[in-house]
Amino acid sequence: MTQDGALSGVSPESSLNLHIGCSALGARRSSLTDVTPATARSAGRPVAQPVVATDGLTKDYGSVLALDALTVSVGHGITGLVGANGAGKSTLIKILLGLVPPTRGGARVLGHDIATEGAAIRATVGYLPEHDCLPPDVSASDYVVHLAMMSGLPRVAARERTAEVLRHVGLAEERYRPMGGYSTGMKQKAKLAQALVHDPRLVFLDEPTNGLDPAARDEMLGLVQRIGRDFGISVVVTSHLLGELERVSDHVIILDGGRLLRASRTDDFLDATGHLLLEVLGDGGQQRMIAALVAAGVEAVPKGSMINVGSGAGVHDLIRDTAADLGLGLVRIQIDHRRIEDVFADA
Ligand SMILES: Nc1ncnc2c1ncn2[C@@H]1O[C@H](COP(=O)(O)OP(=O)(O)OP(=O)(O)O)[C@@H](O)[C@H]1O
Repeated sequence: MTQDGALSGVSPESSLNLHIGCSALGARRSSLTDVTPATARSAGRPVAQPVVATDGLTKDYGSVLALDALTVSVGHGITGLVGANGAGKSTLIKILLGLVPPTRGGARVLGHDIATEGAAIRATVGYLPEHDCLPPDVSASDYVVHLAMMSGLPRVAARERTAEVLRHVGLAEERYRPMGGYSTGMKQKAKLAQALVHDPRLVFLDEPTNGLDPAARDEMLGLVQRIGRDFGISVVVTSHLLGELERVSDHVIILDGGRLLRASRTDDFLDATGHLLLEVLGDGGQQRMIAALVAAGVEAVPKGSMINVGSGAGVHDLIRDTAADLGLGLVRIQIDHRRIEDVFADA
């Protein structure tokens, strides 16, 4: 890094491209028009303005229809944007950042129109792109300082803020090493740090768990949760794994072939199915228990090593008595919840 904050070996032009690819461009938040969410009054209760609202958003790349008349609203908190590969998630994010124009329709992000206010959006929104975009011979520290300065922070503040975000994402120790030697998990953390360095109000995280092993994936999901819950930054996070985001997101939007399949609170996806799950201990316990319950007129089928039992009046007593009659140990009875995968499969 040179004295003026430019990365050595990175030309101003490539540096600009790098920033467009890996972060949000533009002035510092403090220099922006105030876009503090207005609280509209509706039926006497304050209603927060959505952080993102799209209206008939359509994008075709020639013969490929990536987004098909998408109308959806995203509130504050953590929103999981899920869908199979090619569902249109990345296209949607790039359009919302004002980097790719839609073919038809429009959208507002934090109150800004994507058609005319792309720079203002990128100044107040952080972006973790899906693909690797990190210069291999630059350290995470120099890289994030550079992008912080491009966002308008003075050098000293940029350094302080960089040290802070790199510590938050767990890259404090490795921050002076060239990123080319980083593991996939470390690279994702560096991309996350640059998305946060300019103190955004909203971040788009495009597949932040891509390529991570289970431990690194859990760590990244924990970071996503902290960003949303502890730092109060609204998060839109994508995944092609439908179940992955259910434990961290407040809302889930499911895209399928560029169309909106469903959008609702995560809890609503996971509503109780009205069934119970039980686990019994004993020789041939699962089959014997199922046979006895079915003989008593209760719906009972295996579910993995557990038994899925239709709920109803007196069923708890019946389960207890049946287990006792058969000499089986009753390990647990719990309410069976749907998973996002189940909802998707039913759609
Ligand atoms: N620049 C482009 N030119 C042509 N087709 C494109 C372009 N970008 C995306 N597509 C196509 O648009 C569709 C949606 O792609 P998009 O990358 O938005 O999906 P996605 O849900 O993010 O999936 P993935 O996680 O695999 O990137 C796909 O069929 C993709 O091949």
